[in-house]
Amino acid sequence: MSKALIAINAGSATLKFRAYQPDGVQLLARGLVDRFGAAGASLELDYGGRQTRVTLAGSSRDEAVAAVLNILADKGLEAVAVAHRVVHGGDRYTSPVVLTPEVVDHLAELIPLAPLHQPASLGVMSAFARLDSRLTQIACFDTAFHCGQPEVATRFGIARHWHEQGIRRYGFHGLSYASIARRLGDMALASQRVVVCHLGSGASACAIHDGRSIASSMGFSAVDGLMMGSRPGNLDPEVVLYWLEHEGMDIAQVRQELYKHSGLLGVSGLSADMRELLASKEPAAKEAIELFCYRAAREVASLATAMKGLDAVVFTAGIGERSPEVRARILKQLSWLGFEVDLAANLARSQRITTPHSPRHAYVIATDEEGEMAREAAALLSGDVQL
Ligand SMILES: Nc1ncnc2c1ncn2[C@@H]1O[C@H](COP(=O)(O)OP(=O)(O)O)[C@@H](O)[C@H]1O
Ligand SMILES: CC(=O)OP(=O)(O)O
Ligand SMILES: [Mg+2]
Repeated sequence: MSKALIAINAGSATLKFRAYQPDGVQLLARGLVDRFGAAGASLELDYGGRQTRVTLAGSSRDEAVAAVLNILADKGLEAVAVAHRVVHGGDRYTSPVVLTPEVVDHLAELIPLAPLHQPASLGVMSAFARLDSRLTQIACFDTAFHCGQPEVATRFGIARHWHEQGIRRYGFHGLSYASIARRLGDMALASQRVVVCHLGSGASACAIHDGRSIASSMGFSAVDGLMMGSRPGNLDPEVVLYWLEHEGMDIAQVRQELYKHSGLLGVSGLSADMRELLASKEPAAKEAIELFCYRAAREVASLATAMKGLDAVVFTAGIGERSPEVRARILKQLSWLGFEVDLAANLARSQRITTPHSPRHAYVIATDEEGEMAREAAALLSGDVQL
């Protein structure tokens, strides 16, 4: 058996995983559990270019995690460490940590700030611990990349004691942004002032300069900022008070509204999935896409101000990497800033999608959240754990 480091990205409906050599660099296998934790869950694995797909008999998270470990073992890979994407590290965690019961308790305290994501990660951690108590588990944080932001970018305009209590802007999708910052370095673009648009089910944008986060569209929670699949992004807080006071909604209903019924789904009335909206002829679907692009373009210009200028825009994640239409629409709104889209390059998903003479450039770069976690975990473990 070869030893492997597993990177886990647990979402509310899917569990994505990758297996690496213990150095955290060499990719060995990648896979996905669809309908994770539900009936009819299936597991797909790509190992050496060959695909395997199995339907899971049970619907529990433990069964899904056991199936992941078993399918890797079938390929001769023995998991010795698992790195988890954890959306919220709060004030306490600014770099990856080895999981202990104390760390797990701290992460559980943050569930109210990331109700869609944190329970899924904690559930997977406990499933791994139950199945193989010898595994070293590591938490890698989406908030960590943003922790060096200038103080002004982290504050809300509320009384300062709240800030001191941790009610501040954190920013998320940090593992994705760290992987993009690394690629910008490889492309000799680190010194440019770049706004990265991570457009997936969750969506955010981040101002990156010299490999560091300067400001982010997401704040205290992953509900802020851009409009998303089923989250509204920026919302006047009086709307929430209105729902509570005049619509008789309770906190749980408000939370459902904010996390599950808004965004592309709420505006279109059809779907949270951008592919379905792009394929639809319904006026409400077109309106939802228009609002999505409009809000993203406005946020790019706002983040540019945080860097006192803008040299380039990067698109990443599901929609950013795969939808030429969404990219073109956002860049069209930003044409006044000097983005000239190269239509053929955009359709072909070239790395650069602006014309050679465009005053500013836009790029498409694949995000690599799992790769970032694997590197972070390997670096952490190389110090004190024998793999
Ligand atoms: N070819 C495509 N064109 C447009 N949108 C796409 C395409 N492929 C995937 N998407 C969209 O990407 C989004 C999911 O992005 P992803 O980064 O995988 O999200 P997450 O990891 O947060 O679940 C969905 O809205 C999906 O419709
Ligand atoms: C932070 C966040 O919104 O994550 P995701 O895009 O995976 O939902
Ligand atoms: Mg994601």
